Amino acid sequence: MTGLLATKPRPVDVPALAAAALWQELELTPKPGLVDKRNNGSHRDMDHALFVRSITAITPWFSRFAELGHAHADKPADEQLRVLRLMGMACEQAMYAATNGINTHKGGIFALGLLCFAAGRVKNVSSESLCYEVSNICNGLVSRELAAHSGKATAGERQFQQYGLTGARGEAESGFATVRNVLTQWKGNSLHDLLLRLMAINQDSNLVSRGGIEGLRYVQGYALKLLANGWDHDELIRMDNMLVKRNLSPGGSADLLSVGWVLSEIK
Ligand SMILES: CC(C)(COP(=O)(O)OP(=O)(O)OC[C@H]1O[C@@H](n2cnc3c(N)ncnc32)[C@H](O[C@H]2O[C@H](COP(=O)(O)OP(=O)(O)OP(=O)(O)O)[C@@H](O)[C@H]2O)[C@@H]1O)[C@@H](O)C(=O)NCCC(=O)NCCS
Ligand SMILES: Nc1ncnc2[nH]cnc12
Repeated sequence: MTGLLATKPRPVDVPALAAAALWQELELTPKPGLVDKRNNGSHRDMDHALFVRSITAITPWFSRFAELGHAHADKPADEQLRVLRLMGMACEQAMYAATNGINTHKGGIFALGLLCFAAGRVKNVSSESLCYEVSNICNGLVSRELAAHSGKATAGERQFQQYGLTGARGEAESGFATVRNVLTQWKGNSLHDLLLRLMAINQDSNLVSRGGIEGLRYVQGYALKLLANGWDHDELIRMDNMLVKRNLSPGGSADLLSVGWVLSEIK
């Protein structure tokens, strides 16, 4: 016997993990303020069926992001966002076509698209190498797009001017620092626990655009209280009712839940 054949580790399929993460996020129930199997959260224009159509439309793009990243792997990271953005906006259009113009996953496409593109560029895929590559790709994004914003401002751009919040752009430019911070505490036991930990610290632009800075602080405080005192299914239902009453939806944290799960699966 010449000894065991050296088995090369199978390459990590980040596009498949990204799609699985979106399905897992949607199915997680209950999810305070968010669309799940139980209700539509704080959304009059979105339901579970719409999210199914959205994820189905987005999924084929994840491998395209990775292929694009691989095709440009020899070029400097901080010159790639303009290349990726064109495909990202095409993916957004596919989402809008599937959802009759409703924004279900704009932030999810941005974050997971960056991870898939980065996976095509790096030699060895790890959660560290992907996050580092994403921060290199997004280098200067906040100052370029938020500090010097021009034209019609999105929620994210308005909030930077008002509160200095950097939203999805800042999270990506930091290499998903909020997610990495939470993952150091997370025991990998429960997606509800991961979501609450994200809601407790994420500066979610959705909450601010819906409920002002008070809305953000309300949700952060509520999540912190559950984490400190313990929670169960009924507590999550109560939190869902309170957020729906206030029209609050932590959509950004829902996206970061998907990012966090992908990174935890890669290790
Ligand atoms: C860079 C973009 C994200 C620009 O978009 P924008 O200027 O809008 O940036 P933000 O406002 O910061 O965030 C956009 C979405 O990102 C999610 N998000 C929010 N806060 C955070 C955060 N702190 N960290 C990470 N992600 C965050 C959130 O997305 C989710 O919520 C949306 C659904 O909720 P809803 O309340 O319904 O949202 P609305 O429809 O806006 O409200 P209503 O009208 O219903 O009341 C959904 O998008 C979820 O994903 C924020 O909404 C980027 O979009 C961009 O420039 N894209 C172009 C393509 C591109 O660059 N692609 C590159 C990679 S492929
Ligand atoms: N399940 C969900 N409900 C509402 N907004 C979201 N954004 C991402 N996932 C979401």
